[in-house]
Amino acid sequence: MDRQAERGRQAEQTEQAEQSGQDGQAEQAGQDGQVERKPARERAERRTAREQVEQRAMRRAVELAAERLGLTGANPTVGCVVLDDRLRVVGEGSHRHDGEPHAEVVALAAAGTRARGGTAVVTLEPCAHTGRTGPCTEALRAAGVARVVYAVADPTPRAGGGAAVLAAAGIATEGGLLAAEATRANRYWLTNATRLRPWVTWKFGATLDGRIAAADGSSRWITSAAARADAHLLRARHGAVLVGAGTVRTDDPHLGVRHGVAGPAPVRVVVAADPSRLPATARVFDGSARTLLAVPERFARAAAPPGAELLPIGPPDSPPDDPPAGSDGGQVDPRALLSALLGLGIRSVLVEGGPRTAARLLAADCVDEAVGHLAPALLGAGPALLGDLGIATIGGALRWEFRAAEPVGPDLRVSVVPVPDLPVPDLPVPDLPGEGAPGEGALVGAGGWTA
Ligand SMILES: NC(=O)C1=CN([C@@H]2O[C@H](COP(=O)(O)OP(=O)(O)OC[C@H]3O[C@@H](n4cnc5c(N)ncnc54)[C@H](OP(=O)(O)O)[C@@H]3O)[C@@H](O)[C@H]2O)C=CC1
Ligand SMILES: Nc1c(N[C@@H]2O[C@H](COP(=O)(O)O)[C@@H](O)[C@H]2O)[nH]c(=O)[nH]c1=O
Repeated sequence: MDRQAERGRQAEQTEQAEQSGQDGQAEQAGQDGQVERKPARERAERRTAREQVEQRAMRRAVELAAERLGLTGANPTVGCVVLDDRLRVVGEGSHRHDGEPHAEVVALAAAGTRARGGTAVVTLEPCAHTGRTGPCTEALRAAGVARVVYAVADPTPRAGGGAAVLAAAGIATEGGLLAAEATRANRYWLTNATRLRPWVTWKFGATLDGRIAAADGSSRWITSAAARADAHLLRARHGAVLVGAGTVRTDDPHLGVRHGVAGPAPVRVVVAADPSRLPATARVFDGSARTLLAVPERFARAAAPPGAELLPIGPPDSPPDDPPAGSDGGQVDPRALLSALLGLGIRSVLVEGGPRTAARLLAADCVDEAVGHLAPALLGAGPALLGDLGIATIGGALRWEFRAAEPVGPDLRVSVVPVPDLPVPDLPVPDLPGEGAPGEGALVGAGGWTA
């Protein structure tokens, strides 16, 4: 579906709905000979002013959601701003963690009675189900909200369909405002729901000539303290930090959150083709955080080093005790690994190398974003930041898109995403305005998802 055309259609329908309400009044008054129809220009100006306020409110709601990325447990990151009937901001809030009130409920509580007749602007279609908390559609109705503007349709069968429920309750409902921004703010949960795996960020620190260590293996430090603090912030916002056995052997990393960054310690995941080649004294096995040692299925009965749990990974969709011959080949299948991690409640993974581990994940199309800290340093020799992807000719290059590039201390932080990026959930298909009932102009969302 053409998103822009669809949005135009929704705006047109909203206008029709407004017109039918206002003009109805004007015509009634006109019969008494007192009021004339409002000029079209005035209506258009009011609509534009309202759109601008709603867009500003949605930007704020996206900001509120993004602040909680990686911190909401099993739940999505959602932000909400409530406007009163004169479009003034009277409440805002975000969802903090699963089990706690949803963003709409937080923002409505802040707004109190000022929400009556107002607009709720929210980054995700309000839920219509009772989980650990009640349905947001009911909270919005009870607060007397007249209009709901949301960014992204909820793709989950359990909680989706809220827009239709709101519309049935006579609340004008519109979806799709700043959908790309809201999708990004909620990227972990949307990836979990639609790709059935954790969101994966690959992070590296490299010299300008793309080396991640010197020829003698030394690599502390390529990047500045500012860039390393940024890397620790990334760690604190991911459920797990993943490295290959080679990095454990060469660098003996700790993989905890330090550098003055506050936040939960991520699970440490080490991928190894043969666990016996890892030193039991490695710092990742120090017990300071949960450590999973992901190994091929045939090592399922091997002894894990103290401080680590073995995570045997079979080939995808095959019984663990009966892998098809040759399919595990001493390798850990990246998709099966990610699916196992999601099964353990890990919703996002920060891959911190090294080059061979990153290459395997990339080759399996399992990386959603790369964040590189590039130091203005040159080595001329030493391992390259990425291992072999099996690409022999320039036409085969993986061509991604820069999302951002900004200085971090003396270094440059680049963020790159595959093309296409995580798709924005499709705009809901609105019902045509009905007849007679209040709220008949409501735009109803069924909530779809395009790949
Ligand atoms: N500057 C930076 O940002 C970083 C730099 N580095 C540097 O990288 C270098 C290490 O590179 P490299 O050895 O490639 O490191 P890796 O961490 O990629 O280790 C590769 C090893 O990990 C295991 N492994 C990875 N994926 C799989 C899989 N899917 N299935 C089975 N086993 C898997 C294998 O272990 P096995 O050995 O058991 O076969 C493989 O040999 C070091 O010099 C280090 O300093 C590393 C990380 C970040
Ligand atoms: N050398 C290098 C990085 N190396 C990465 O950091 C890991 C060390 O983590 P820790 O032991 O917790 O400090 C190391 O194994 C590798 O994954 N990172 C960077 O941001 N910049 C750098 O210059």
